[in-house]
Amino acid sequence: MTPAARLSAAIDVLADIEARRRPATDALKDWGLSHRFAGSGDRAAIAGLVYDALRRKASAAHLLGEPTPRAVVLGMLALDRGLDLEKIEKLFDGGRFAPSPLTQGERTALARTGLEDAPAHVAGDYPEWLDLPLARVFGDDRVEEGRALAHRAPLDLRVNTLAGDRDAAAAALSHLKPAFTRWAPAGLRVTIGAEQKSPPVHAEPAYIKGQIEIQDEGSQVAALLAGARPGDQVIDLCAGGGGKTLALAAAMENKGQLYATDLDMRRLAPIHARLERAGVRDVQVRTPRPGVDALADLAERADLVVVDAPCTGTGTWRRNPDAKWRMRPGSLSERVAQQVTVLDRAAGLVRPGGRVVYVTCSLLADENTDQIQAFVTRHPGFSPVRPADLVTPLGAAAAAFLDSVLTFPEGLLMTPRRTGTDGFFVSVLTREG
Ligand SMILES: C[S@@+](CC[C@H](N)C(=O)[O-])C[C@H]1O[C@@H](n2cnc3c(N)ncnc32)[C@H](O)[C@@H]1O
Repeated sequence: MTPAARLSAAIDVLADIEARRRPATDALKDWGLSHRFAGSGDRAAIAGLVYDALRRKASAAHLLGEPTPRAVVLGMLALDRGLDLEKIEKLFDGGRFAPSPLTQGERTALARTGLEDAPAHVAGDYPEWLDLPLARVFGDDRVEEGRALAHRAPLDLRVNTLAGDRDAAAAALSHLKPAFTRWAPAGLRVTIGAEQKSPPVHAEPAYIKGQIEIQDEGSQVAALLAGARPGDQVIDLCAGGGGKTLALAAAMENKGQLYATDLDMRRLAPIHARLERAGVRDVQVRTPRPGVDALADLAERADLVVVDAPCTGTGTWRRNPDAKWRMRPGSLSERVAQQVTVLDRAAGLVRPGGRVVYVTCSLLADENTDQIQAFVTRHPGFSPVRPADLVTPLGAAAAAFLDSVLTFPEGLLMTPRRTGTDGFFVSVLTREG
């Protein structure tokens, strides 16, 4: 397919997403099924165009003065890909399979460059109803924070230190040109260009042998800040597919006991194969059963309870740009209620002198600092660790990390703009001894 034909396809997919209010992944899959002639390179490029357009949906529509899929793609090419009017004209030439030529109105709009007159939620590319909640956390910086969340995310890998070191993994993956991550000591970062396909990491021998996992650097750091030590009794209460569990197990060097559970047994299911592949031996998976408390025997026993809480995922908008536009106030209040339930459960599992570590991939105060303030009111025996003390597991990177994150009495917040990671909030709460 020509670059122009790919643009036509991306406009069609965006129109489908809009018309049928469906997730981008579904629309892209359907497009692939009905255009079997398209190669994997074409599909990847079309997906890249669709996701980039979704990332910049509001600002692109503003630039063009209308919210149509075509306008959003045009705006994205100018704002995100930096194409000038001449280059865009060449792509939109009305040729076979190419989008129709630019109108005079589109030419005039594309000749403008800035978004000076745009309101914050448009310039920052996030839903208008989230402007106040984001202003509460970031103040005037919300536009810049939003812009950083509207960029493509890199591919981050965590080297499994139970199976080898970072130098060896980097050498095994040298064809991907990985760089060492800035904060996470076992992290590798692969930068993927706009037209590039994501590398098939799952097919890499290093992955098959359990030497690497796919995990955002922010998630790696959050697991590290939990401070799990060899010999500890640790509960991963919201283990899901086990991303944090694996990182905690590596920190514990296969010594001690890690219990992994989740409300949803289907989410937990992949953990078994992942643990085996990574060579993790100290994890007991407690599969939930209706009407049975899978952790009843562990009341007040854990040194550390990790709550990787269900949340709105506002910190992961780089990776899920269509979720950004689908998010509704109702989903925020639903998540907040779930967080209360899971935090209260964690409080009953930690021993005197132990810790609860609360993590979200959300940027919103309702799910982060407010949630911790409310927890401490309900459980006065717990107090949050100061951010300056919380960062010590990062060793030499701790001071610079502390300078980069947003800090609160209740914890710290990573964001793409500040730390180059997904957005993660981390709070460590110690229980009185
Ligand atoms: C952010 S995800 C966990 C991701 C996982 N820790 C990882 O690193 O891959 C949140 C998880 O919390 C689970 N969850 C929601 N409510 C819960 C509850 N009351 N108790 C335990 N898990 C819960 C969800 O099923 C979901 O898997």
